Amino acid sequence: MTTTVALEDQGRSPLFLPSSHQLRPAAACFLPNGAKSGAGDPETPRRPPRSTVAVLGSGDFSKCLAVRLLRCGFHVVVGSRHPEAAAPSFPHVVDVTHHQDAVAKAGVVFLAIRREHYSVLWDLKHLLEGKIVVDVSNNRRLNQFPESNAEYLAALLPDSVAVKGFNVISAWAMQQSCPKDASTRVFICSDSVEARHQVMELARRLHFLPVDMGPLSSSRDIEDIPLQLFPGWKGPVLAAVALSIFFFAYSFVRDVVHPYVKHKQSDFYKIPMELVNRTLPTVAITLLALVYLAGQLAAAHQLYYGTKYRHFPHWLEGWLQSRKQLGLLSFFLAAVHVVHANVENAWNEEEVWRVEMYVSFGIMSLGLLSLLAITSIPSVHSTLNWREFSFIQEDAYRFYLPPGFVVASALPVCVLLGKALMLLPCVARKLHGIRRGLDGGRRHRGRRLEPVGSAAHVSPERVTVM
Ligand SMILES: NC(=O)C1=CN([C@@H]2O[C@H](COP(=O)(O)OP(=O)(O)OC[C@H]3O[C@@H](n4cnc5c(N)ncnc54)[C@H](OP(=O)(O)O)[C@@H]3O)[C@@H](O)[C@H]2O)C=CC1
Ligand SMILES: [Fe+3]
Repeated sequence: MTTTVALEDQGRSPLFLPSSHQLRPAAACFLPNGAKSGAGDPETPRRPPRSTVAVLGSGDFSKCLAVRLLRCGFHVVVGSRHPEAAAPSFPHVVDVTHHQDAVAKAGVVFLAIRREHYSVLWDLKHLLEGKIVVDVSNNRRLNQFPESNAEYLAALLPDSVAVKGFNVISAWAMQQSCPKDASTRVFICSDSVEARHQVMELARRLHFLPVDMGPLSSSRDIEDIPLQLFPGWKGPVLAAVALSIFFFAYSFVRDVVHPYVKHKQSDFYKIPMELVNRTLPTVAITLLALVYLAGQLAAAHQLYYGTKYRHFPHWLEGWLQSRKQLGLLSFFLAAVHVVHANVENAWNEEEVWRVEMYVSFGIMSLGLLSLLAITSIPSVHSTLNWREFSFIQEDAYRFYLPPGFVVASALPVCVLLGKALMLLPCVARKLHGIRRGLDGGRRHRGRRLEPVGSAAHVSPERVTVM
């Protein structure tokens, strides 16, 4: 027995779908708007038939989906409880009618109603037999129901073919004619391979990027996607916060608490600018180091076990996968540091050279970091081949970082050496004084030896009143 499905415009080229869910290949159902079907057949009309898609519900999602379907060459029929009231919200070419009528006219039915209202489908059960029913619903929170909405739908309509998909697309993104990157991916799953492929083909025609997620049991994961808040960012953000707290506390103790305790010097005014500005680049460079450290650990792991086919430990796998987020956080903190550094007056008469060199290297580092950040944007990434991407992400830092590191570490070493050289005469004088004191002590045994610099050693004429 076969069920006649009106997946065509007003009775043209009917599509027969067997009720045993043996669905036709996608190409047969969704002809591109300009494609010719049955070329050479004199009976075939010049203009190819438009596929009819039904959307149940007349809410936001339904309106946006209907507009999108129309733009992409589909004929849309909307099923509503109150078609007269709903019709003005849709373009006039959209057929707004009752549920039964809408379902009867199409082979693919989108359910743009909430799960709580799926009970209306009971009356449509016989009409939906053998048809593809696309569940686009989302929940308000994780694990709201024991089974996924799509699995609930499949149990409700055992004679229809339930497909999960499009739930990750917001109504707003749906009505955009040219959605960008992240908002173009739709995850699709169904127990029927043919139905899955049909809906994937439909998604392609709507200018989305379908991702095949396999059987309907994946629907729970798909329904969880819109409820997750930056799942890949949790670890990197925690790392950044922990590092910030650590470096801030260190600077606070060193530059504020210590001078206060030791000299009763109140440097609390340094907290908002100086301490923050000292913390930001330290955290940024540490995060960047963490990005590359993960790769080095992975290489060490492979060398140790002599194979690249052994799984990395769980923690390293997670670390490797959060490198992009760590890098972007590093870039963000470095950029904030630059703004902060501009506000702060960095001019220091005595250390002009050192400061100028630091600023110069800082600018170059930020430039390189910007390059890394920009190339990690998916749209930019996709324009590069693997060689180009790895050149910018890995090789560039190999060329830049070693000399940069040498100069950056050489500078403080030079400064320290310079200070040490300046201190040398002072130290020599002190040593000389100690030796004289010791000698004097030896010569005048019996008299108490006073430490160098004590009142006994300072001649009265050298004492000045400050
Ligand atoms: N809005 C969004 O951005 C997105 C929504 N979704 C999903 O799409 C579905 C629809 O969302 P949205 O359009 O925002 O929801 P709305 O609440 O705006 O609309 C739902 C529609 O369901 C119908 N309805 C309401 N109550 C009942 C009832 N008791 N029985 C039968 N039908 C009823 C109404 O249509 P009528 O009165 O014509 O019958 C109503 O317009 C939901 O499952 C949602 O999770 C998924 C991704 C994004
Ligand atoms: Fe700096």
